[in-house]
Amino acid sequence: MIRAIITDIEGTLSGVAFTQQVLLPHAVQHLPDFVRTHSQVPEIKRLLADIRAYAGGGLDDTALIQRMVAWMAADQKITPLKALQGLIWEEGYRRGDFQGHIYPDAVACLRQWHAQGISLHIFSSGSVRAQESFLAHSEAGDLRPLFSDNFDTRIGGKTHVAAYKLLAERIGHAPDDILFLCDDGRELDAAANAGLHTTLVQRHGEVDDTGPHPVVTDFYQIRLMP
Ligand SMILES: CSCCC(=O)C(=O)COP(=O)(O)O
Ligand SMILES: [Mg+2]
Repeated sequence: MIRAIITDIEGTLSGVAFTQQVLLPHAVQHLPDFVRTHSQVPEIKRLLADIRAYAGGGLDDTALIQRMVAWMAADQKITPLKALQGLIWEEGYRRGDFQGHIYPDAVACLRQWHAQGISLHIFSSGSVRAQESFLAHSEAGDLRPLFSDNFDTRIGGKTHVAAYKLLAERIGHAPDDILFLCDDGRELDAAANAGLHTTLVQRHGEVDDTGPHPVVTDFYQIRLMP
């Protein structure tokens, strides 16, 4: 029986276009100013040091910013870079520059599952801070009360089986009681190999249901009984 649901954000709860056309361009535009004005804030100083080390060291601020812009343009999921993006987006959400895009079918089902007593969790490459501001400023209002826990790639890579085993431990349910919803087959494979139930959320394109995961095109089609 499914007692907990873990969901991805981009491509699952929210359109890929929102990340590609709103969030990433916003981060690219505001990154240079953000780094200049916050580089002595301890949290940001640490993140910049981690990103510089990831780049192999030896980059001054200007070169590092250029490298980060290139990584963002390629939507690279580098943990400290995602954390930095999350902080830039937080300011954008607060200013009202944009709201988090979320599919209405996802909102309706999340509300229903929450009312049924199923615990809801997020596992996304977006940092926990980015997830929280996305939920707080979503087009459907503040959705944070629906979720018990949020996790990002500090717990492990999304294609790594160990990350899902740890997630199950952290949320306190057996893997067999958990359903993972995601738009990425490799991430679902890792979750299935950890013993979780899985469903591929394929919002666009031809539905390919020849793979190992049940496929849906919206949340209304999700079946909780295997
Ligand atoms: C609210 S997180 C913004 C989207 C993002 O930056 C991201 O990396 C989402 O990746 P996901 O793992 O949710 O597909
Ligand atoms: Mg995704």
